[in-house]
Amino acid sequence: MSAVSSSSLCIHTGHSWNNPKEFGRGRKQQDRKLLVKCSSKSGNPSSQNAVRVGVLGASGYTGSEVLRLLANHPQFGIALMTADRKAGQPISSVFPHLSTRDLPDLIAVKDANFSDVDAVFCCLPHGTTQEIIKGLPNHLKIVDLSADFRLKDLSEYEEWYGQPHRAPDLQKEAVYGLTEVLREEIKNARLVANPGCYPTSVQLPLVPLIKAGLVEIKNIIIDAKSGVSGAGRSAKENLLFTEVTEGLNSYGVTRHRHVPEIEQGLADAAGSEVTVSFTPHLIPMSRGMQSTIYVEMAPGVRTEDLHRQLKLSYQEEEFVVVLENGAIPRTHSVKGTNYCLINVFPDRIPGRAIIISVIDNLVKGASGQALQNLNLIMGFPENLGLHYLPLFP
Ligand SMILES: NC(=O)C1=CN([C@@H]2O[C@H](COP(=O)(O)OP(=O)(O)OC[C@H]3O[C@@H](n4cnc5c(N)ncnc54)[C@H](OP(=O)(O)O)[C@@H]3O)[C@@H](O)[C@H]2O)C=CC1
Ligand SMILES: CC(=O)N[C@@H](CCC(=O)OP(=O)(O)O)C(=O)O
Repeated sequence: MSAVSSSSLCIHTGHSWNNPKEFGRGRKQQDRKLLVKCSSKSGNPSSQNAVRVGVLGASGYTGSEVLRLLANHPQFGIALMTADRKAGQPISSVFPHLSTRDLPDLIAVKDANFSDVDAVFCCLPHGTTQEIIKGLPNHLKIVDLSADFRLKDLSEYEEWYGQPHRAPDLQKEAVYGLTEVLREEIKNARLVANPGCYPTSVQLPLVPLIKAGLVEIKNIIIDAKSGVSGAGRSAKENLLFTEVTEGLNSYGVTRHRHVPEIEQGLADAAGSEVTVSFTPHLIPMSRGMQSTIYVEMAPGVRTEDLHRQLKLSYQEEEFVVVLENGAIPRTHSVKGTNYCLINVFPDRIPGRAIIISVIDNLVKGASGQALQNLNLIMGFPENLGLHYLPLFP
């Protein structure tokens, strides 16, 4: 690679964001070369692999979280960003916290030119997403954060989402993106269905325990709580400050749409049908999620065995941490990070255990796991751009 002058370095690496604004304005191959040179000069050894990324739904919570995470990614540059009502606006007017970064303006999906884009994060509402992904060109790698491609059984999709699936062929192609469980399949996927936040927090602790036959698949009770950002940024009456603050609201009782997604993942682990009791709650904090899971252990199994199995299953994993000595997983301990913290406790009822699992709904529950998955698809280390310590307190 040829040397690069310090002046071009200055122009193109003025921010730690690796992708100059011009990417969104149609400067194609030439910009890629400049990016390569600049990144190389700044000490990144493999930046010739720079990937151009589109963020669909960049004016929402998960979209803006993708933008935040990509600010520290040495290989992914932002080529375009879309919005719906906010199309046409600069990001600084939508998200002032991102105004220190040089990013393309928001455009409508219909105006986006994907010919020079390699991959997209699709951060759009479910239902809408399948129609939009159907219209995207085939060369794109897609990580979809919505629920549209998560359920393998189309009749189940119709039952829980109240409409027939409008892209069944794509649905067949999609790979479920629970990274620690389906890593090898994800590496070869073109379309990844990123898991929901509740299903991530529930499946990470339960899948290894069910696979090892340590917990009974009947009698699984999940009491889950989410910060309000889990519901997205659009205005809804039940999300008003006055409705949410100083209170706890259960919702979707007996019929939340994450039930079939959780049961699908646990059934794959068990090799037979699994039915769970699941109740989500909205809790007055902006981000964070806790699932408290009550299980019956298999005969002769002790809480220590569950703990040992989880330690073993996740010993090589960076982002799933099994705590020791009765330490309590807290949402503060994962805020702003891609970590899932888990611990297991003996229940006072003999034969039962209590598992606590926490994630940041916007990171491991959405945009962080999506980035982990796109890293895998693009052949980069899975943790690239995901080295954050929690914002504590
Ligand atoms: N929030 C969370 O914690 C999690 C969310 N998810 C899923 O990720 C997806 C995005 O969620 P989130 O970021 O919270 O949602 P938001 O409501 O915050 O953002 C939605 C985004 O989609 C755009 N949009 C809305 N309608 C359309 C449309 N018809 N055509 C094109 N773009 C549209 C919005 O643009 P505009 O702002 O201009 O209206 C906005 O950019 C959803 O499917 C959600 O269920 C998954 C895991 C966790
Ligand atoms: C607090 C809150 O409202 N949370 C959302 C789940 C967020 C999520 O994971 O949604 P998707 O399945 O659409 O990706 C809900 O309960 O519907």
